[in-house]
Amino acid sequence: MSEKPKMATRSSARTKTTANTPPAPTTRATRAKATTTATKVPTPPSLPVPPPPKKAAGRKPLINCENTDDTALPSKQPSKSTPARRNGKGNATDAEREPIMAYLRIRPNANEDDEASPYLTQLTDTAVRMSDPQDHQNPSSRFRSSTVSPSSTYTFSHVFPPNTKQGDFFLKTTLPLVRDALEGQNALLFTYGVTNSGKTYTVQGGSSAGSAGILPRSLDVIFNSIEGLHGNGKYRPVRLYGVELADASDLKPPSTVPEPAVAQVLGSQMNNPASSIDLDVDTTTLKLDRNYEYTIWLSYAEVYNEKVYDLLDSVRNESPRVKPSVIPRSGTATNMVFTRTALPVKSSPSSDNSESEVGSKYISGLRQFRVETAAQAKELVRLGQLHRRVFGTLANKESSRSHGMVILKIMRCHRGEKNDPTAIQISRLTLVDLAGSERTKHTHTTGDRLKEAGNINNSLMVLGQCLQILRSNQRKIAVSLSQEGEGKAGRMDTRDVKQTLTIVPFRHSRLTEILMDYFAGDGRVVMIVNVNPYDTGYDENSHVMKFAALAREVYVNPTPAPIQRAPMPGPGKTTGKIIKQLGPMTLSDPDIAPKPFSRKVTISIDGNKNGRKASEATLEVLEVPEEEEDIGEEEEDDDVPINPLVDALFDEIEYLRLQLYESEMRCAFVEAEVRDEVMREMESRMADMEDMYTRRLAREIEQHEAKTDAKLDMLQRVGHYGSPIKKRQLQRSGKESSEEEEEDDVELSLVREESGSGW
Ligand SMILES: Nc1ncnc2c1ncn2[C@@H]1O[C@H](COP(=O)(O)OP(=O)(O)OP(=O)(O)O)[C@@H](O)[C@H]1O
Repeated sequence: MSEKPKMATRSSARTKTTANTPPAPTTRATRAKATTTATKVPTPPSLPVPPPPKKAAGRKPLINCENTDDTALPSKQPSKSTPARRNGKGNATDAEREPIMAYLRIRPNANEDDEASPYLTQLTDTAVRMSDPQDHQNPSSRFRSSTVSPSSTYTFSHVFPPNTKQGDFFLKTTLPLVRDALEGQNALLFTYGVTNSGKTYTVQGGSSAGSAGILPRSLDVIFNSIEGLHGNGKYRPVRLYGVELADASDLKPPSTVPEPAVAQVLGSQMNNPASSIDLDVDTTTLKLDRNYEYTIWLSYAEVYNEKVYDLLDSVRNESPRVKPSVIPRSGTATNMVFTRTALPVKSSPSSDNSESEVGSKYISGLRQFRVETAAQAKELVRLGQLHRRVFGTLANKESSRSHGMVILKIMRCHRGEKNDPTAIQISRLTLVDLAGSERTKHTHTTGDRLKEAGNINNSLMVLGQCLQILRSNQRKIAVSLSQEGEGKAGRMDTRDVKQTLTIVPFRHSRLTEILMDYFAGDGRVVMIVNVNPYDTGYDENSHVMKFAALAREVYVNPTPAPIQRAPMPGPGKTTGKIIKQLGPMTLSDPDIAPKPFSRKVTISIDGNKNGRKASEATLEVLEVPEEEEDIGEEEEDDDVPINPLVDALFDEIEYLRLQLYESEMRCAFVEAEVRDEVMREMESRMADMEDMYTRRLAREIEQHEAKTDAKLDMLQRVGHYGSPIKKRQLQRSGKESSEEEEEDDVELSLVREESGSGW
């Protein structure tokens, strides 16, 4: 077991922080902790860290090509059937590291009668080509407002065509992760794509038979596989890796009946979801070691506007005027106030996981329920979805603007050691349905909606930045290791290279803070890219594709989850204590207490259903920010004294970073608008010019025709005068000279016609 590296000082963190990253929503109270965390992050956990006494022992030459600086890195398919071996220090060896798997799923065309052709063509099982539809519609156009390349080829771990069945998709993408989780490995799966591309369909599924998504199927497989292997539930997981004694409340089955307030807001929508729960049961069963017992815990969280909420917490209607149980009669108006409290994200104490080298984070106060059947778990998920829909309805009727994550904790213990809490292994399977990745400009958002879209994009942008920095750090180390292996002169010591690594900005968004454990710690990561090629969002989908290409070059460490070896908390500490219940803020100083965010919407309830008149409800959502992280307990071991000047400078840095970020965002918007404006202007001028030339052409054609007619007239006349009979008559009459005069007249009239002016 490796010794935990000593915490870095604040100054070292400061020098490494990059300026071009978006600002962190950190507060004075959390900053000190965050900086110490950040210094630990850049050390890629998957690379062996040499123990101090044997200096050269940890520095091994690169034995495979996974980490080379070659951009065409081979896509290594991990062995899913065998759990990764450990190198004796809690880290996977270099050979065991693997890239993030990225799967592309192409959505079928919703409108089958629509003959629109998709702008994405599948080339092989792993490659697609995307061509800008603008270029197809107007191939001669030289003007493109977009900076995105008109045609590109992208490769994935696998491409799933539109007709892929949900069951097949699950088998190839998610089943290996479920197996990993049951064998003690952490696993993360997230869906990424623009709105309406099929992310929720992929995770949750549809309502028809056979359309269950990867989440209900994962639950089915887990419970099919642990049939007869259920643990006694004596212990429950706490924080990321800790365990504590369970109490009586954990044994009670959770209530999955939605509150009347939820029914009131959702109305008829309440009946739509989960109709497939009973219809669709995946019968796949994994063969497990029957010497182990398992208990499964489920949580459901939502990251919305950079705040984390518990979707399994009850939705509280705190309207003073209306009783929550009273459903308004048709045609009446009502007022409701929904309150929910954001949860803080805290650092996992090192005692929980002495092998972890990164400052892992967990959502403090997130409820977790012990589930014993797949149906029970699905009911809980359904409840969480209803809550998500309630707040989603209040926020945005069209699309889910939050990141939803279902966290399954699997506690595994050998039957022979089931009463030993230090022998329990906890692994996590996290399934994330990310919000749409489209940019604000295209969603015509303003005000609060803009802030919300900014936050969605901020967290996705930070996720992209984290992946980018992880990749570049991994490359730096790989290059150093390969030089070391070749014994090149003038090379940098690997430990010095580690000093130059860039801080990965996980703490710059709530989403990445929560997921950092998978990227920088351990666990297998799968990314599902959803794309709807019939949509007009070519640019957005190009960004999605680039993001996937980046993710595929990041290597993660699929090490088995550590076995909990921390001492159990003693009596009077946290043993048997109920996990913190949500409650209103109690910070006494109103100046430092975070301000609740409130927004009002008017929605129609039961609108025009069965001829009934719609009732209107004014709903106010009160989102109470989380309590600031209590630095007392965890900062006690941080021996860095807090200097007021340093603190003030940190404040200044935060402020400047915020300004920089805002101005960059503004610049990006202005640039996009200017591009659009220039293009529109150009197009309108081109249209004017086209119009002018068309008119001129028409006039010239007219003139030409007139001229030709005149010529023909003249020629006819000339022909008449020039006929042999006439000539003979003229000769006879001695009027030869007058004929010449006549021809001169014709020529003269032609010249007049040609000049078009007349005399
Ligand atoms: N593979 C598929 N087969 C059939 N229908 C699909 C498929 N993927 C998506 N759909 C349908 O497309 C619509 C939009 O899908 P979905 O809600 O999953 O998109 P989304 O990406 O989650 O959007 P948002 O970001 O707004 O939540 C839904 O009606 C869904 O049923």
